Amino acid sequence: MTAEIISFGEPLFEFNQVKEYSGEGPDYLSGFGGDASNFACCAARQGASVAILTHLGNDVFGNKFIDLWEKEGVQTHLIERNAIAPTGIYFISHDEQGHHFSFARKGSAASQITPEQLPADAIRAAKLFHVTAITQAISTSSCDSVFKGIEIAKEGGTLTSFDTNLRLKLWDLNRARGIIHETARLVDFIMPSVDEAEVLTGLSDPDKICDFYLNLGSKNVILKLGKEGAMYATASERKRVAGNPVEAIDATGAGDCFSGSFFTNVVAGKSLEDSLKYANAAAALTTQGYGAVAPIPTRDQVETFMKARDI
Ligand SMILES: O=C(O)C(=O)C[C@H](O)[C@H](O)COP(=O)(O)O
Repeated sequence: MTAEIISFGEPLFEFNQVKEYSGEGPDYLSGFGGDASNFACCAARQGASVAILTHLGNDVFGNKFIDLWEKEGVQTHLIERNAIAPTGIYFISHDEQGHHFSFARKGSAASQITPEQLPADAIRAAKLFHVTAITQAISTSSCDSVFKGIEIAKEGGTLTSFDTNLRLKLWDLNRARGIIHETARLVDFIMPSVDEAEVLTGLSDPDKICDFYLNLGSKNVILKLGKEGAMYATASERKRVAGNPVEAIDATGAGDCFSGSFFTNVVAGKSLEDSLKYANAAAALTTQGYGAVAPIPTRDQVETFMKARDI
């Protein structure tokens, strides 16, 4: 089995608060999260050939993820089960400021992966190896595995993409900044949001942020500008693409939906600009329901939305 895209990281079984705590329940809706899994599910719904690379606990949540990925068409041959360590879980709460995450993932199966366990042949055979800063934050061996995976990918001519997903509940800012900057030197694509980039670089002007990462060594910078849309920058060109205003119900997973749909299109040979327009539309649509995975649109839904808005 071969996959064109490999998404490396930790799935998290999700409990999403859907009403105020009353003590009388039900307050939470169960679902699926974790950036690497969200990315893979999104890519599969857009038609990509994609595998998830992770370790799961030998528990009910791990089983549920296998069922999910099989249903979604995400390849599962790169998964290992850990007999002792559990699958991670997280809780989402909502308030006027947006959505907030509480994690229960310390010592999880995925956090115990080591560089020696990486499937080097599969990484070399893929077209794109996707990693995120959350995978670097969850443990030092997982962080080492991200760097090793990037090295293997580069040797094999596999493109590398890096979502800077900044979670300061998982690591402190100095360590995050050092490791994310170091990763930026190595990758073909870096994908921060403007808010994360501001915290990481101290810069707020989108063009200056793009210059910063290009100067570090990233070949392509894909900068998410929230409601303003997104932009891309390479050494020779840059362009902004407008956002698609919608009334959001839950923005959880919108960033992962953006990256999964963007890279599906890039791997299929679409231009950066067209890939960005598509990703913006998919990300807007995924905010229309609760949870990180359930509301991810299919390719047909994205294309219908784009046609209706003349995108
Ligand atoms: O992956 C993790 O560790 C998480 O934090 C869980 C979340 O499912 C996603 O990361 C959602 O991320 P956004 O797309 O930025 O809303």
